[in-house]
Amino acid sequence: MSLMPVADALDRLLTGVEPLASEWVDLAHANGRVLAQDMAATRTQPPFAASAMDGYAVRHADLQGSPVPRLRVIGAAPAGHAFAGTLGPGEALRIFTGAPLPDGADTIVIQEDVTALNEEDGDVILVNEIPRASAFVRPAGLDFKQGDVLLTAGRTLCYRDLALAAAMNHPRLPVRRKPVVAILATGDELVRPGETPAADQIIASNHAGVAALVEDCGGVPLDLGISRDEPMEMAGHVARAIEAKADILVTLGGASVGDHDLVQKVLGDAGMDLAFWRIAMRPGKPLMAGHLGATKVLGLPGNPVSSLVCSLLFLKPLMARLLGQEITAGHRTATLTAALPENDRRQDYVRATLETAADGSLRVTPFTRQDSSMLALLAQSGALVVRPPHAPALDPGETVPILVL
Ligand SMILES: Nc1nc2c(c(=O)[nH]1)N[C@H]1C(S)=C(S)[C@@H](COP(=O)(O)OP(=O)(O)OC[C@H]3O[C@@H](n4cnc5c(N)ncnc54)[C@H](O)[C@@H]3O)O[C@H]1N2
Ligand code: MOO
Repeated sequence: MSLMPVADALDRLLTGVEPLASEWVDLAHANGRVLAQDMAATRTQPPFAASAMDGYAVRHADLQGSPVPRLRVIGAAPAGHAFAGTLGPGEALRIFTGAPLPDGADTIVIQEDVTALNEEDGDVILVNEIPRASAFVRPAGLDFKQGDVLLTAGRTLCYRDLALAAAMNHPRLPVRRKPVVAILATGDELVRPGETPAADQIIASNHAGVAALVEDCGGVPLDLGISRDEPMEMAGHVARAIEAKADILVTLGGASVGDHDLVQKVLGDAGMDLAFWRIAMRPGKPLMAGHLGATKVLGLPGNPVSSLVCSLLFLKPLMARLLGQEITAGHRTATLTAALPENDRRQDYVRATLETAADGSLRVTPFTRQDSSMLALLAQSGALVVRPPHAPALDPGETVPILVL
């Protein structure tokens, strides 16, 4: 039986997949969304030279020549209230953080460094500490200038980006529509979490994990529940995914060769074009992909670790492509702390704990048992050690490629 290499399968999965349409959303609804266009600043920030401190705007030239210069205070400028006049020789302006520097001034003296006096003919200050020229002045455009492209398409917007977008005066942003990912578990042995399984049943776990990953990737999971291993029932669930215009239909289980592994047949009868089935990887060999009209189909293996590792390696990049994001494999390297045997023809993703050594380097320790049903070990894993097909046996201390989980 020929198995497709992982890289070829991913290539085939992503070929021809275009980003989803974009929509404009208010900043209040943009957190975690993926930006669909580059965004340029509509204004310069700050738009004027501004004081960075509460104090006095002065002319630096006036501070030369005397150990304690004395200046006449000619007015005040709180933030939002520019002073209309011009500062002349020997003059200072009371100023507050964020207010525009008046014409003629070039330096701020903080109020802690002056003695303020109310004299009969007006307020004066004695400058006790002479600042350097331009001290505490924020020049216009210090933060950014009009036209600067500060947020680029494909970026997942976070709180910092939203503050920046607001400062750029964008009340709304163009973001990609969220991919809708329908998730259908299959198997007579499955019941939902919280239900009481019969003696020969187990709890369906894959759904919860895949749905969370879909959300992490910026999509909306659509829960199609559990289908019995019965073609008519399964076909009904598949039809619901199509009706819901799901961008992706993920099926869980029933992908292998057993008599009750019906998924491919049901999808085929529904009109699916099969892109590939069976990959040279472990876990995840029976992975299947295709499309049903506009809906991409990913048939994930039922074994819980297989379904999650396949989600990471295939569903995540597929969603990134739909969201117009760059796809990065994200491989790093780490030092093995234990030996690994020679690999066979399947690319192996070996569950391992991950530690950072004192010198900052990463160290991985593979678990001895790698059964693809073991969710507890997956949860304890910090990384997957990537073992290419036919990789030679390795000794402790050798360097391996890893995917950090
Ligand atoms: N003769 C062969 N048998 C198997 C092969 C093979 O090549 N030849 N491949 C094995 C591999 S590798 C995997 S992986 C599994 C995957 O099989 P299926 O995708 O058909 O999955 P099922 O048979 O439906 O289930 C396998 C296993 O996982 C449990 N399961 C299923 N769905 C869920 C769920 N939503 N939550 C939790 N657990 C789930 C199910 O109860 C089974 O224990 O096939 C091997 N067999
Ligand atoms: O390849 Mo199956 O995915 O482990 O156990």
